[in-house]
Amino acid sequence: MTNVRPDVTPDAPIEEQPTIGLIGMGGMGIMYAKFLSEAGWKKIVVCDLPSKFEALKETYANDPNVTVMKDGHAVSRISDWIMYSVEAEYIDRVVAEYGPSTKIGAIVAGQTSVKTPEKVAFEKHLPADVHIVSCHSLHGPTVSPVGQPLVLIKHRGPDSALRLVENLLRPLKSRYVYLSYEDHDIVTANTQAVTHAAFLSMGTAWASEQSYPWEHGLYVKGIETVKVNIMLRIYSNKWHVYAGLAILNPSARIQIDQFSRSTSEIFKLMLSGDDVALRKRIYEARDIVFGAKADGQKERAPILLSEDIFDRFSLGQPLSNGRNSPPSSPSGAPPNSHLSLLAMVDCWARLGIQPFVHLDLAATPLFRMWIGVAEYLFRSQKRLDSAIYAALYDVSHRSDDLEFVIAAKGWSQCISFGSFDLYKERFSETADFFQSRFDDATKLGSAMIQAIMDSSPDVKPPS
Ligand SMILES: NC(=O)C1=CN([C@@H]2O[C@H](COP(=O)(O)OP(=O)(O)OC[C@H]3O[C@@H](n4cnc5c(N)ncnc54)[C@H](OP(=O)(O)O)[C@@H]3O)[C@@H](O)[C@H]2O)C=CC1
Ligand SMILES: O=C(O)C(=O)Cc1ccc(O)cc1
Repeated sequence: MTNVRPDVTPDAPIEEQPTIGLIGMGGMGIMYAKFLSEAGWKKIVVCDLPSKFEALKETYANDPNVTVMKDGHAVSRISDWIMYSVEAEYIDRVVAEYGPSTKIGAIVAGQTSVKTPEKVAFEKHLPADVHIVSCHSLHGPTVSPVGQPLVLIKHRGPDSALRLVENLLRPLKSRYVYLSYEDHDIVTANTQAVTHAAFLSMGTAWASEQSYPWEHGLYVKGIETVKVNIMLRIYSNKWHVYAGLAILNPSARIQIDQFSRSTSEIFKLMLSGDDVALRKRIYEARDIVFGAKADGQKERAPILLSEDIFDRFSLGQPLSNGRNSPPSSPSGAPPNSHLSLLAMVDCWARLGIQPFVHLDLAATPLFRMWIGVAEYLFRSQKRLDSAIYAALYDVSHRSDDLEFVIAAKGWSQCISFGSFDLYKERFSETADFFQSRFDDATKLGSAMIQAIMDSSPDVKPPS
């Protein structure tokens, strides 16, 4: 073990402080450097690809706590704790290159969103005399880490190594969640795989229609706002983040495939106008997912009390003249089948996934919001029946729904092929269509996430 005291704090004299190494200075590496430096850790050494050395040096020219190194060898040789924050697709190659330079007794972590390949890479390429205590912040780099779950995985090493990591990362003020490598991938598949598939499919569907629907008075109120803002948020993030966790997490693939099946099957029931079968299927899914409480689960307050909270974060304006809309619709927009939500809950039910079990453990902000929206729809008989009625008898959203079915199938097939290039092409084509709307959406999306966090009694920073 490194000779740094596990209970060291940022106000310790510099010679007693650990050297913190960050390999990969993209969104997540930058966020960690910022919080750790601001807290007073004084020996932070960072690198990205050697080609970015000069630019990175300029970025940190005024931060005395951060030293930029040429490559991962230079970082690994001197650091007591090292975090690889690179693309999951490249983790094997990068650890193979720099891993052998790791200082004796150091602790190594990865920030990758999918841990199966990270574990293999660490076991294969790290020297036997270094420890493995990995991590994963369950939020993107533009969300405040305060109060968010931060997974810690003590895979190889003594308890004191875990204690040191807890102390190093304390400035993030995140909530530690202790998991094994294996449980991490199961839990994150359950929370992220279908959530992302739903939003990716919405984006592809709208891009296929060459439409920004919120600019035409649609998807501008309540839970419809969530669909637009989160879709834009996902497409403005790095494609490889979603590709990695969908393609390399074995549980994720199964779920994305079922999501696409659920979408198609529900859509066929809609087309055939089979009221009895559709209602039976949706009610059964509701009862499985939202009905019985799992063993030991407490009675929970709903995540979302009212959807009005979202109106402040709308990117568009409701129609004022009620064009294409029934008089009963408060937003002036036609009622929606909410096919994405019906399919998500149906998918969870068919796979026996209990999403609420993961909520308090390891929910990302997007998952928390999206499951909150699903709960809001499914726990109200009136709202659910109105979605089923719209699905069967109101054709205003049919063309959107058709595009959604095709998009969900396309994403599922793409992920099953396991091709990062294909994923990148699909993702980038849609992202290009929405590019001009990202700036506004990022600001509104972050504010919307913060508002939901602030209104959630169970999401508070640790004391
Ligand atoms: N963004 C998010 O929302 C979250 C991401 N994560 C995970 O964190 C990791 C990093 O994600 P994020 O920061 O968003 O991605 P970025 O693409 O922003 O950052 C990754 C950085 O690592 C660099 N890199 C690649 N190879 C090397 C190398 N050999 N040596 C040094 N640097 C290298 C990349 O360079 P280049 O671009 O040139 O390849 C890039 O600058 C991923 O595994 C992701 O899944 C975890 C939580 C949230
Ligand atoms: O909240 C989400 O699902 C996001 O999209 C942000 C995100 C992406 C990757 C992660 O590993 C963790 C969080």
